[in-house]
Amino acid sequence: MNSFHNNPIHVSSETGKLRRLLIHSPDRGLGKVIPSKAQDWLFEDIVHLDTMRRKEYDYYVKLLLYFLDPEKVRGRIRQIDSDATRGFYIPGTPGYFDSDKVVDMQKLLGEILLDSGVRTKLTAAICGIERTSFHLQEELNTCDAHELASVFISGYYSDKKMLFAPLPNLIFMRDIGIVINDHILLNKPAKNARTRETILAQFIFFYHPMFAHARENIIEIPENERHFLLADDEKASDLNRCTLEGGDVMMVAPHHLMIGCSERTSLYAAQQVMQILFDKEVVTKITIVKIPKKRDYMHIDTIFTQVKKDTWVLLGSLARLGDESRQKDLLHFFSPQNTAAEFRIIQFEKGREQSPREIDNLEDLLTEISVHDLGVTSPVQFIYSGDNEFPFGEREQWTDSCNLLALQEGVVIGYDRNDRTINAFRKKGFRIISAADLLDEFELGTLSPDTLTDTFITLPSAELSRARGGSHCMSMPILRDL
Ligand SMILES: NC(=[NH2+])NCCC[C@H](N)C(=O)O
Repeated sequence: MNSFHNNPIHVSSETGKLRRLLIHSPDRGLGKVIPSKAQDWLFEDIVHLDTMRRKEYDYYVKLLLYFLDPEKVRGRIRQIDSDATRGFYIPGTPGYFDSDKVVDMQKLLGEILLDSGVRTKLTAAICGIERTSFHLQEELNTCDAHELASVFISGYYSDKKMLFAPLPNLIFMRDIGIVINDHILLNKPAKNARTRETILAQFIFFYHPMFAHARENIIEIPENERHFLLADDEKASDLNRCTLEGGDVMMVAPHHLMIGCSERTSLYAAQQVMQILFDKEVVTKITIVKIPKKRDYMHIDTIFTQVKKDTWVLLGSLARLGDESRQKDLLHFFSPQNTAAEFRIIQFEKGREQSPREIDNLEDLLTEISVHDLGVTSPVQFIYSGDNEFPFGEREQWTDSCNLLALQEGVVIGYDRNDRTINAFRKKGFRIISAADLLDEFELGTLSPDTLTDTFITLPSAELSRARGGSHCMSMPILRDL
């Protein structure tokens, strides 16, 4: 097992230079989804696994490594690409990149499973929720640790036998938890398809040495006691349900956290988290952004993300300034489903929880963050999904135009298919470059990650976008500069 001492955990910004993160490369389970289960497992369609890996996600990994751990890839891209077995990307295989900056959760899982005590407990937990036979539990206990990690994630034994459902959404690592300053908040998933992910995450954060010094700082949201006694139809209410997913939690400034209340994160859970974080003095300001409970939006990071301290990308129809939003308001004035009306922003300050403040619209909130929390003096810029042109704002939001991952100030990764959004970035002076071209330039030495500014890196996305999450969702930052 790698030694991980002096590995701090700290995230208090969305755009400071990324130093360490958790990811998970698409595994064999994803290639076994059938059409009738795709929606239950929160995918829009079945995906072509080989294309998704080789032509899309592998570029994400190479980019992350070039920025966070260049020694692993510099001068080797051609060689890595020519290996048909993709061993470079598969934890537990000899050629694995094995970085402690870009960390696949499957690798950490394999490492904790080397310990027989942990293996017995986790195998019992997984076999319990998956209702397997006792014999299978005993058999799994004798498996090789890395193979067992792969079984727990993919649901497949040796790529042949299906033991339980796969976890296709584990590629959206952001949702399993979130680092808030030096604390880790674990999720409570809203969807059954994501339950096993939470157990795996719990074991990794509590048992892996990478997080040993942060154990005391792991926050788990307590279940609502009343919940157990409620009739089933009452359980679904937002005020009783206790669910929270990482895509709804955004650490925008050292003292300021945003929590989305959405299809996935309940008001009850948000309230609990607020109380815990204020009591522990982890942050002093929490803004609750309540968005329509709609599959299109699912988490707040599907509606907006930060590009640099003074620049944000967002969906115009839920914002104030967008032309598209005005048009929608007129069109939907008499409609009972005016989604913009379900959008509310309430801000709480520690010590004054009883007198929260309402903020009118998303642009006002984001401007306040840039100016007051981050000290920006330049004008705050908004870039709209689909360049705010009807109906492209919504089309491109659906394929994650607003879900960008900042590798450092102003350098973001986003999907290549969102043409109009990308054009809006171009108009604001951003360099647009494909992941493949950028890697070529890095290899040639004509560009360098350290000196890059205002750049939108496009990631191929035909398959990835069917899974309904973007580069922000696919990352769980562990360490970032301010
Ligand atoms: N942070 C995010 N927006 N995550 C997107 C998750 C997408 C995934 N298919 C789900 O529905 O759960």
